[in-house]
Amino acid sequence: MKGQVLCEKRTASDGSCVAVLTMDNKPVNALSAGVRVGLEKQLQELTADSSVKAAVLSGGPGVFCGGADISEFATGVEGPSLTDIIAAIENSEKPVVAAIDGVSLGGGYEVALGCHWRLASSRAQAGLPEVNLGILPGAGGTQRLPRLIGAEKSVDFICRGTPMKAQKAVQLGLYDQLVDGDYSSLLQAAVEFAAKAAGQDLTLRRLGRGKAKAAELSQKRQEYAKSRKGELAPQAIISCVEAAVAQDFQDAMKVEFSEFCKLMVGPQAQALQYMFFAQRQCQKVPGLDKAAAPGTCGIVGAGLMGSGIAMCCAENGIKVVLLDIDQKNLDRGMTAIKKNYARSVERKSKSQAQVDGLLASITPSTSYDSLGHCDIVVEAVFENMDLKRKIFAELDRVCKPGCVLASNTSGLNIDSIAEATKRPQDVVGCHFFSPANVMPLLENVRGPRTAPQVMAKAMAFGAKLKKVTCLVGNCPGFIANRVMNVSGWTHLIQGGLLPHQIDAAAEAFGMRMGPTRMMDLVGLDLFGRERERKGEQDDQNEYERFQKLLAEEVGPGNPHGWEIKSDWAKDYSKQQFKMRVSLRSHESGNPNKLLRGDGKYKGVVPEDFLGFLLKPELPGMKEWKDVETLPDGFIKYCRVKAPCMTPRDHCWKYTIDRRADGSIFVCIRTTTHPECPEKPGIIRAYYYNSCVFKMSETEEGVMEMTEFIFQDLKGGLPVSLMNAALPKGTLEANKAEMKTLLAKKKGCIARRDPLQLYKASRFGQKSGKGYYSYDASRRHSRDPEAEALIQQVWKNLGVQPREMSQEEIIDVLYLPVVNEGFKCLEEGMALRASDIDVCCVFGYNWPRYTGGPMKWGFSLGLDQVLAKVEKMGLKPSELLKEGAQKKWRINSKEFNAGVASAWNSRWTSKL
Ligand SMILES: C/C=C/C(=O)SCCNC(=O)CCNC(=O)[C@H](O)C(C)(C)COP(=O)(O)OP(=O)(O)OC[C@H]1O[C@@H](n2cnc3c(N)ncnc32)[C@H](O)[C@@H]1OP(=O)(O)O
Repeated sequence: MKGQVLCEKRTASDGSCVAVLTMDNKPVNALSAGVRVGLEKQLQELTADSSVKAAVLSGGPGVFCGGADISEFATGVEGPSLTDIIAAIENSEKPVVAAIDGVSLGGGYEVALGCHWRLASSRAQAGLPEVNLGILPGAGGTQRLPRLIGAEKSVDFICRGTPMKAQKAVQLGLYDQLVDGDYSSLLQAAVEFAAKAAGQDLTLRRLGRGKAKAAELSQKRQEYAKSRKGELAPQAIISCVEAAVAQDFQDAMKVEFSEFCKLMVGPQAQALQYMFFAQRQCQKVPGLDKAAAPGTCGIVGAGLMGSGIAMCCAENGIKVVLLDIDQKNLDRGMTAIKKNYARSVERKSKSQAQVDGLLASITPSTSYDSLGHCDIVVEAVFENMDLKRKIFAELDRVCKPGCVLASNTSGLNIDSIAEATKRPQDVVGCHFFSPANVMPLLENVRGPRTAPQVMAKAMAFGAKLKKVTCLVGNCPGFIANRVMNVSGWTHLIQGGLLPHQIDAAAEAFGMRMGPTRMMDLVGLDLFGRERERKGEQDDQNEYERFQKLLAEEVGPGNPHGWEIKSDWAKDYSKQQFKMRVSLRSHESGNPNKLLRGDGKYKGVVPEDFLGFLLKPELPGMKEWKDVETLPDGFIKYCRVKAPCMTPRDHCWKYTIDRRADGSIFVCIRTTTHPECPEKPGIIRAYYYNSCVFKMSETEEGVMEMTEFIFQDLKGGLPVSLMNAALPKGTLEANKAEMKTLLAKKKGCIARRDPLQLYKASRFGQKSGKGYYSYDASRRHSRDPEAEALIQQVWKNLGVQPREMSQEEIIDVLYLPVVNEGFKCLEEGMALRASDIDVCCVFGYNWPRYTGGPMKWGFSLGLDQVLAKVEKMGLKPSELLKEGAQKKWRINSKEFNAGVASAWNSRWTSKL
C-alpha cells in the first residue's frame, strides 16, 4: 500500500504533549490507501492516548497534500473512505490543527477543512481543483466550504478550480492564520496553538453541521454554463452548494455523494483524468538524460513571436538577448513588450518593481556577436527557408560550442535548416504557439540529426518556461498543425453549409471558437498571401523538378533520349485545348531531325479528364486495381487496363499533388506491359509517359488547365488521353453525370472559398469583416455579403444549401484529425497517442473534457471511426485499420507497443 502517516510527540511550551502527524507519500502526499489507513490508525491512537492533548496534521516541508490519489480512480478506491476520515478528524474531542506548507489541494484541502484550525506558511496554497478532473470535492468540500466562507464565494472557488496563494486565502477565510518563516517555524507555531486549544469546546470549529447562509445561485449557473461551456462538473457543484444552503449537513452530504458518483463514472471525468496524466507523461522521453536548463537565451527576430518568447523567458528566470538587425523592428518589439508589461501593472498582476526587473533581463541588440555567450538561441523570423538558413549560418559562426540552435518554425524542415550549419546535431525545432507568452504548448522538434543531449536541453528549456513540452518528429506541420489542418471545414463550407452552422456545431462540441471564427481571428489575409506566395513557389519547384527529370531521361547522354518540344494553345471559351508535341532524336545525329510527326491532341477540358480521375466506373476502363483515393475522392494512384489506341494493356499510375494555391498537379506514368497478351512478341516496347497538368480554378469556379508538360520517354507514341480511348459520344453522354460529380468533389480540391473572401478584402477581425462582420468590441454577427460570396461559390459548384446534424458536422470536421493522428503514430512522428491529444488540447484549445482527438476517437470505437473515414473517401491509416480490427483501446498494450516500436525504428537507429 502506497504512503503512510508518521507520528512524533512534541512538548509545547506549557508542557503539554502534542502529536504531530505527518502524511508521507512522495512526491505530493496524495491520499493513497496507505495514507488513509495511517490517518485512521493515528486518529484512533490520538483518542486512546490520554497523555496527548492535541494534534497537528502536516505534510512535512514543501507540500501539505495534493489530494486524493488520482491513479486510484481508474482501478477503484479501496480501504477507509476519505469522507469517514475527515469526519473522524472533525469529531475528535482533541483539537487538530492543520500546519500547511506548500499546496493543500482537493482532498488535501478537504482534510484541512476537517481540522479545527488551519495555519499556513507563506508558501501555502489552497485549492479545490477537482473540477479540472471532471469531478467535485466529494469528501465534504462542497459542504464545509459554504459553511465557512458562504455559498457564492464557494461556488466561485470550487468552479474555477484555481489554487489561491496563502495571503489571499487568509483574506478569504480559507486559512485562519499566516505564520512567517519556514516549515519548522510553522510547525512550532502549530504545536503551541494546538496546546492552547486543548480542552476548549470545539463545537463551533466543526464545519460539518447546520446549513450554509442563504444565497441565490441561479446567476452562477448561467455564468459557469458560459465560462465552462459543455462541462458537467460546475453545474453539479452548484447543485451541491445549493444543497448546503437548503439542507442540514448530513442530508446535503448525500446530495454531494450522489452528484460525485454520477460525475465519476461519466466520460468527461475519465477524459480529464486521462489528460492529467497525459500532460505530465508527454514531458518524459525514454532514453533522454536530464539536462540543465539554459540560463541565457538569444532570440533572433523581434516580431510578435520573438517578443512573446522573450517575455516568456524573462518571466521564468532566463536572461534574454533580443536581436533584430533592423533597429526599427527591434524598437517596435521592445515597445510591444513594455506596453504589455504596463498593462500588467495596470491590472495589478505585476508590480512596477517586478516589471523593471523583467525588462532589465532583456537586452536588445542588432549584432549577432552579442549572442556568443547564449546557451540557446531561438530563431523567430518569418517562414522563409532561405532567410532561416542564412541566420543559422550566422549562428554557426557566432554561437559558443554546445549552444542549442533552435528554430521556431511552424512547419519547415528542421533538417534543411540544420544543413546550413556545420553542427546539425545542435539544431532543433522549438515550435511556440502564438502568443508565445500565453499559449501553454511547446513542440520540440527532433531533426534527423539532432543529438539526444540537445533534445534533452530543449526539453529542459520547455520545463523551465513552464510550458507543456512535447517532443515531436520532423514532419510538415509537426503534430498540432499537421493533424488540425486536415479538419474538413472547407469541405463543409463548399458543400452547402454556412459559417455559423459549422461554428455552432464545433462550439457545441467544445471548441472555444469554430473554424471560421478562428480563421477570422488569425486573418484571411495571412492565409491568402501565403497561398499566393506558395503558389508561385510551388510552380517554380514543380517546373524545376520536371526539367531535371527531363534532363536525366531525355538528355543527350541517354541513348533512347528524345528531345521534346511541346506547345499548346487553349481556348477556354470553347473549353478546348490543343497540344502539339514534337519528338526529336539525338540518336539520329541530327538533333533537328523530326523523328516522328507532331502528335496532336484536341480535347475537352476539364470535365472529361477530371471525370476520369473521379470515376473508376467510367466506361472503357477496366480492371481497376490498387485504387488509392485522396480525401476528396480523386484518384491518387491506380492501375487500370485501358483499351487505348493499341490493344495493349496499359498500366497507368497517377500521382496527384494538391497544392496550397488550390490547383492540382497530376502526374501520369504509363507503362505498357512488355508481356502484352494480345500480341506477344510483337510489341515489346516499354514506354513511359509523364504528364503534368496544372489545374486551377477560374473565377467562375471552372477548373481550367493552365499548364501542361508532356513527356514521352524511351520510345513509343505520344500518349493519347483517355477520351481517345472511349467510344465516340461516351464523354458527351457522361458529361452531365460528371458535372454533378465534379460539383461534389471539385470544391474540395480548390479550397478557394477563403480566397474569395480575401479577394473581397474581407481579412477577418482586423478589417471588421471576414466570414462574419465585427463590431467595435469585436463581437461577430452573420454578414449577408460574406454569405452571398459563399452562395456564389455553391452556385458555381452546383451545390445546394443543406442541413446536417451536429454529429455529422463533427464527424467531417474531426474524424480526419483522428485519422491523421494515427498516421503520425505509424510514421513514428509522435511518441504516444496521448502526446497528440496534449498538442491539440494545449495548442488548439481542443476541448479538454473529450481528452483530445485520439482519446475521443478511441471512445467512439475505432471500428466506427474507420467505417466513417472510409465512407468519407479518406485513405485510412494502416494503424487505424489494425486497431479497428483488433478492437484496441487507448491503453491496449499491443497498441502502445506498436506505437513505441514505430517511434524507435525511426529514432533509435539514428541516435
Ligand atoms: C474527493 C477528492 C478528490 C481529489 O482530491 S481529486 C485530486 C485533486 N487534486 C488535484 O487535482 C491536484 C493535482 N496535482 C497537481 O495539481 C500538481 O501535481 C501539484 C500542484 C500537486 C504538484 O505540481 P508539480 O510540483 O508541478 O508536480 P507534478 O509533476 O504535477 O506532480 C508530480 C507527480 O505527482 C503526481 N501527482 C500529483 N498529484 C497527484 C494526485 N493527486 N494523485 C496522484 N498522483 C499525483 C503526478 O502525476 C506526478 O507524477 P509523475 O512524476 O509520475 O509524473
